[in-house]
Amino acid sequence: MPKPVQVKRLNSQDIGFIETLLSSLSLPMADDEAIDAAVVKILTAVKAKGDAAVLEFTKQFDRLNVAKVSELEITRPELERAYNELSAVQKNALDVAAQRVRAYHEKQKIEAGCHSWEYEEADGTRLGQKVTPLDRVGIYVPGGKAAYPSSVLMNAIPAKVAGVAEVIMVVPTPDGSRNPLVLAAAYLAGVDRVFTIGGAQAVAALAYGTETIPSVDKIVGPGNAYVAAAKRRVFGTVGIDMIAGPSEILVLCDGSSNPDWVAMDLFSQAEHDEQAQSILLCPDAKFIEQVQDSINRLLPEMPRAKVIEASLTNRALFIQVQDMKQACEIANAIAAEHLEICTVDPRQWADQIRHAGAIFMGNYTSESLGDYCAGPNHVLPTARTARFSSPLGVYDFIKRSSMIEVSEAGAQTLGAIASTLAHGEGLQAHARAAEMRLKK
Ligand SMILES: NC(=O)c1ccc[n+]([C@@H]2O[C@H](COP(=O)([O-])OP(=O)(O)OC[C@H]3O[C@@H](n4cnc5c(N)ncnc54)[C@H](O)[C@@H]3O)[C@@H](O)[C@H]2O)c1
Ligand SMILES: N[C@H](CO)Cc1c[nH]c[nH+]1
Ligand SMILES: [Zn+2]
Repeated sequence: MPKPVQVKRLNSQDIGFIETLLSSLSLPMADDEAIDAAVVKILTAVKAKGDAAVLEFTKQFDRLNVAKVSELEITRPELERAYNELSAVQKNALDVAAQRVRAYHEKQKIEAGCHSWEYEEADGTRLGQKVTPLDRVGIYVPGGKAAYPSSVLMNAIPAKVAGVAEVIMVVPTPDGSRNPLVLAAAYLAGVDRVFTIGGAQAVAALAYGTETIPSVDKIVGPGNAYVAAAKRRVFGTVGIDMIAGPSEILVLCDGSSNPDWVAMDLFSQAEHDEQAQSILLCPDAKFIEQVQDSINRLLPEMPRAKVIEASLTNRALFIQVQDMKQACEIANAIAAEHLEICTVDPRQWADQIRHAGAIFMGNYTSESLGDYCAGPNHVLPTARTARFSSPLGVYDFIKRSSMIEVSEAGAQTLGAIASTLAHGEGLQAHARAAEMRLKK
């Protein structure tokens, strides 16, 4: 029986409220430093020793002891078998989720500027942008504390919609236990190769390559604090999508929702990780009290009560605000991964939100629908990075090249300008290259 949880309370009227809030949003510095130090050791070892280090860390952290990395690869026929062996209900759920995620990302490909374009000037000079998919990407699918077939779909489908030729998936399988839905999802999403490795060692293997695991051009996908720290460290050697760490939910309520629904939505992210963060912003003190009561009534029913209890005790916040307008301002400062607006007329408040990974509007839009099957991507920026980054999308799997074709007439006008500016910079070869093409 879990003990009652008392969620930490803040009031926007408290002296030093913003400072207290911001410090409650970040993980303790000491934790970050210890994790980063451990990750540096792992990255260095994998870079130097390749497969041997991957085997050693997989044994140490996932209790999976094999002689060769090739034994950690799951072949396409094995993935297909897992898909075929699913129950009809599971197969249908996975199929429908995959279709919806694909449809959303196909739409994104059209709407989000993921295509090449070109225009021609009056003198015949042509300028444009060529869009090319990445050749090979690595997708990290978390697997330490829970299995995430939905994350397989969310990572692999946009990559394939973008046209990535080769998708290499890594997923830890603690104690060697393989989740059939994860394998089936990899089959359905068209993943090319799967290795059962995780943590910083998987990120290192994808970034540097080993004897068995090919290096990739970019690594995407969420993970725990070790995975996030490793991605930050290998950025530059490979591209990364974002830092998507422990899950977060921010619920904005005007007091008109069902407190049990709100409590369960807070649990839904808390159950991911002891470091996940759930926050409620509400102007109604009575409603906050009701949610607190719902939490303690519902918690004992939850199979993952221990993780939820730790997450709520360590990281959850109930913030009483003056009014909904102030709630929106505070929500912008928090820049949460998931923002639920559980109010009457949620769109009036959504209009005031600038920073959030995903915005869920109305009492029927539980965040968990977005996690599985609404269609938009569930890999979202965490730890306030929604101030400057976006959900994982098709645009993460393409890159752009500028296209320039100057006509003979265009070379006369541009040549004169370039020559003047190049002389101004003291770069004579640049100037001469432009001048040589000028008609005498
Ligand atoms: N943002 C998103 O889209 C999204 C989606 C799903 C899950 N998540 C988050 O992903 C995370 C998944 O975490 P997880 O732990 O279940 O799986 P994970 O796969 O991210 O991490 C497991 C790995 O962590 C490494 N590890 C664990 N303890 C270690 C230690 N002491 N030293 C070095 N390495 C260690 C191990 O190598 C292990 O294989 C959760 O925080 C969850 O909230 C985020
Ligand atoms: N909420 C997670 C993203 O933070 C995604 C997920 C997958 N499965 C369940 N939830
Ligand atoms: Zn979730």
